[in-house]
Amino acid sequence: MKNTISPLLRLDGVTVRLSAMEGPVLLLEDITLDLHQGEWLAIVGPNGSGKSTLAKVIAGLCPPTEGTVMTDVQGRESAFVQMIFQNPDTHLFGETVYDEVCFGLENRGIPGEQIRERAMAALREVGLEHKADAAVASLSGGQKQLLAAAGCLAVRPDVLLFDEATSMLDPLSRDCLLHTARRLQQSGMTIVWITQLLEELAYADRAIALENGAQVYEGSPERFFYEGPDASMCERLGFQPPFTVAVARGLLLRGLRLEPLPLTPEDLAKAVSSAQ
Ligand SMILES: Nc1ncnc2c1ncn2[C@@H]1O[C@H](COP(=O)(O)OP(=O)(O)OP(=O)(O)O)[C@@H](O)[C@H]1O
Repeated sequence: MKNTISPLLRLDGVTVRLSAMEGPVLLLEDITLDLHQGEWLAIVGPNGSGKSTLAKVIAGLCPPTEGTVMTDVQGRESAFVQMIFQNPDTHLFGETVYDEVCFGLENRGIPGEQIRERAMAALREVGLEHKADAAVASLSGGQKQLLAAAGCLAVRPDVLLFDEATSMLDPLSRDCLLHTARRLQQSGMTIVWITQLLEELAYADRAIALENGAQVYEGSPERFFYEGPDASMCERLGFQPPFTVAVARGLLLRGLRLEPLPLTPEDLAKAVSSAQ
């Protein structure tokens, strides 16, 4: 997404080093990155490439060893980022669905008279209003992730950051979480989406890729999958392209013109039906 206004968050030359038993470890190296209000930024990379560390830097949970993190949110020193993690069971504490959302609101000192309205509005946003009185333990994995998102939303963050939040979900629950995040983005929320499931890049305005702590790609998802004479960035990182992309690349090699370059089966069907 082309954006000329100043970014919500700017990382400039961010490096993170740790001293471990076996000596110093470089977790991130010289990352420069803007995050704009209302965009969907995807972060991809192999295991151990630094995605979660970058998430923590964005969320203000890991101060850089070198470089700076700046925000443009008026009157505040840092952007307010809420994170949804891989395993919902590690970060849900409430007895009921409603309690869970109230928990975060109470923790942030929201006045009692606003809590019910804000909690119910957040549950409505993720489609869990009808489950307000259900026990958290009775929810499916996908519903738990939606609940985690509601808890984050209720406290009105600047950014919602999903750190491999779909990796333990079945395809239906995954779609549901992705569609919810898309709806939130369409209403102005800024989304950071970390994933190893590359089909999910279809939702992103922009993607960055990490390898060994360094940023090796920044650009559109289409370019990530399709650019490069022999191998795309996706393949250079050792990932299998999504099935749709693999089929489309095969068709392109056979001389079919596909426009726009497809990221989803629906896009592929449309591109093929109008191809010459
Ligand atoms: N506390 C720590 N001490 C030592 N090394 C660490 C520590 N935390 C992370 N690392 C190392 O830093 C690197 C980046 O870790 P990080 O969790 O950010 O990667 P990731 O891309 O999120 O990985 P994954 O996809 O497996 O979740 C890894 O090699 C990891 O082993």
